[in-house]
Amino acid sequence: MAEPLFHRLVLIGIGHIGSSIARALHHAPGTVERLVICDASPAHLARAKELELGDEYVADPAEAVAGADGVILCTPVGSFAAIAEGIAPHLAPGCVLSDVGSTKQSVIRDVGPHVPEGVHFVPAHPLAGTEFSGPDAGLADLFKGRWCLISLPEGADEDAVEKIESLWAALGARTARMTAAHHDRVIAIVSHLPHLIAFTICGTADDLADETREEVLQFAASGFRDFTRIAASDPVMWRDIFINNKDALLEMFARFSEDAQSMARAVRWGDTGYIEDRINRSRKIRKSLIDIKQA
Ligand SMILES: NC(=O)C1=CN([C@@H]2O[C@H](COP(=O)(O)OP(=O)(O)OC[C@H]3O[C@@H](n4cnc5c(N)ncnc54)[C@H](O)[C@@H]3O)[C@@H](O)[C@H]2O)C=CC1
Ligand SMILES: O=C(O)C(=O)Cc1ccc(O)cc1
Repeated sequence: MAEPLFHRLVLIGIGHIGSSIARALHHAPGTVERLVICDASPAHLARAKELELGDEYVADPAEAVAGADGVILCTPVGSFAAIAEGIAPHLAPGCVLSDVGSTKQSVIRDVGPHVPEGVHFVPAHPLAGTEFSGPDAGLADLFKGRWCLISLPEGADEDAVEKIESLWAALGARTARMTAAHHDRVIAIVSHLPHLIAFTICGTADDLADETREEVLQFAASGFRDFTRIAASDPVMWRDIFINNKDALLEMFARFSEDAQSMARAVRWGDTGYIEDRINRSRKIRKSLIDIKQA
């Protein structure tokens, strides 16, 4: 039997993404010898145990990481600095420390300074998920055919990077390497801005006069309904993402606002050519996503 990629892999945070990794690992036997689950919420830890997601359940992160050769942070990005500081003295030399956070410059900024000599830091971000959270929301096939982006800090250890790439391949994902700055700009437009717009449009609808609001709910079987799915996402997770990708998100928002103003102007002046052209471009993007099976 081939050597496992990790002898003792610790998932800190057993919510939607952590529990999806655990479930996917059950379908990739031999990848990890011993899966250790750690979570600050006693209820989530107990639920993970009930679901038999791992081999060990440990509340204290320092205790969980002792003797581990792999640790993945699967908590909201705003919690990373404190977790990294707490576990740093307990990480064994040679351990690979990774994460699944949706922002990458902030993760390198917050975790990087705590990484001890001899521990290899490999930040990663799987581009897969849903609006659900918690250990019950995990899906074994969540990462199948999806991308996982790897954003390397300076001086990253090539063997450690390849280990994380192999782990994601075992979970069914394709990997690509990208600088953290580029990652944050790309993800700001494809993920963070759409969520900002969804949260905003739901708020705007909710602010309408009472009788209109009722009609919004009653007749939502149109475009609005699609926005409400991503708008149902976890507030702490998204608060942390917005704050930790502030610059790229605000840049993309400024561009979006300008374009939305142009569209509104075209509507005001009856510029049908502009309106049709914008919609045709959008349809092409949708078709391309379907063609490359990322819709
Ligand atoms: N939800 C999604 O679709 C995706 C999320 N991500 C990233 O994955 C990470 C986790 O997101 P989800 O799994 O969706 O969140 P979640 O809310 O489902 O799970 C987070 C888990 O972390 C635990 N936790 C929170 N603070 C903690 C701490 N200080 N110490 C230990 N445990 C703690 C919570 O109790 C919870 O079980 C985030 O950084 C997010 O940006 C990445 C890709 C997709
Ligand atoms: O539910 C959806 O459509 C998502 O967009 C899930 C998601 C959320 C955060 C990420 O960093 C990546 C994917």
